[in-house]
Amino acid sequence: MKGVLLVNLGSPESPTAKDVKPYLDEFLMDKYVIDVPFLLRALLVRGIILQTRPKKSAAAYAKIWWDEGSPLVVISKRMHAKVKQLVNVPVSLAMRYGNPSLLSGLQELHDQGVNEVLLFPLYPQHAMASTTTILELAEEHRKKYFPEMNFTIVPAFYNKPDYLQNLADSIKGHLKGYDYDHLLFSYHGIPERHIRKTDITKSHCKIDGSCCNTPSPAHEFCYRHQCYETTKQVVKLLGIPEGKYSQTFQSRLAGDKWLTPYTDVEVNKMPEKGIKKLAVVTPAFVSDCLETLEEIAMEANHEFKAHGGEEFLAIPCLNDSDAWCNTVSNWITEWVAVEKTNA
Ligand SMILES: C=CC1=C(C)c2cc3[nH]c(cc4nc(cc5[nH]c(cc1n2)c(C)c5CCC(=O)O)C(CCC(=O)O)=C4C)c(C)c3C=C
Ligand SMILES: [Fe+2]
Ligand SMILES: [Fe+2]
Repeated sequence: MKGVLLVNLGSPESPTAKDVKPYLDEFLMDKYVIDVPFLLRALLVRGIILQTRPKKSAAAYAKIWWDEGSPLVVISKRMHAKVKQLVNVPVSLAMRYGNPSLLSGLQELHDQGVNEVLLFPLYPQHAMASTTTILELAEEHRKKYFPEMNFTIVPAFYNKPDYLQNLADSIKGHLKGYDYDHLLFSYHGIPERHIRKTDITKSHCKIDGSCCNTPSPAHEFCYRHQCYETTKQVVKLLGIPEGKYSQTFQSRLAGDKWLTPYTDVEVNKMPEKGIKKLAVVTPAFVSDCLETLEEIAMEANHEFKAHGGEEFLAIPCLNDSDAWCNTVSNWITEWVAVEKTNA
């Protein structure tokens, strides 16, 4: 029997340092997120980062927290509830970190007799820190607890026409009546090293001006290429002229060189370039979360205005919009049909 596991990133249990600390420990001790040898990672994370960050992060989470809980988890649950109504196979929801856990999601499907699982990471672009870690942990659980299960993976959907159309339609709707000077596409950043590690050709990704535009098998797993492609296709659908949009990367941690240009640096420079009315969209996330609601809608908004900007619009993620839930349900239904044909 077939079933689906939708997987998102996850959040702490509450916006307190006490709950943020174990969440960040699980997140940052993941070898696909901070990809250095265990002892160095433990020293970095437990010896340095966790000494101060939980308090700072908890304060940021407190600013965006809803009565029902973390926006990311609440939105994922709403989306899950809608998708469940639209398809005729069991659908469970899990988080890579925190709850509901990946193990509980697989267990829920197993308890309903599911042995053919469509694993659906809710990330448009592939990255080892987001997608690979889900697939590896799911496989670990499968081997240990559910050896009779088979997985089919939903690949990164950064260039799928219906996803792009949903994104373009959503942006268009939010921009209606907002006579913006510039539209910024801000993606979650990753260390440049992650791009080199996921280059299956081991030679293509130079992280320069041209590699991401030159066709290569590396692009199947190149986060940077996939971000550029999402931007390019959405801009095409919306007919936005060159110069009226740009792309940046946000949310870096100190230490490594992360993908550039950095969102905060670029946003702060915009007012002096004549950009007074800014709109920002965050297509690395399908659900609003700390990174969109606090870092962009609050922090970037504040900094933009402090540097002379006048109006700032943070465009919401696709969240549990009917259009996006329909797209997800259609992909699931297509998979169920293909499986039936092959059976
Ligand atoms: C080395 C550190 C990090 C990498 C690499 C990274 C990649 C990455 N993250 C997301 C999605 C999300 N990240 C979120 C929060 C968040 N990310 C990091 C660090 C890395 N992310 C930290 C430390 C945090 C926690 C908050 C903080 O202390 O600043 C979130 C929000 C979660 C929420 O509860 O709202 C998301 C979503 C992707 C897609 C990605 C790789 C592309
Ligand atoms: Fe992150
Ligand atoms: Fe590239």
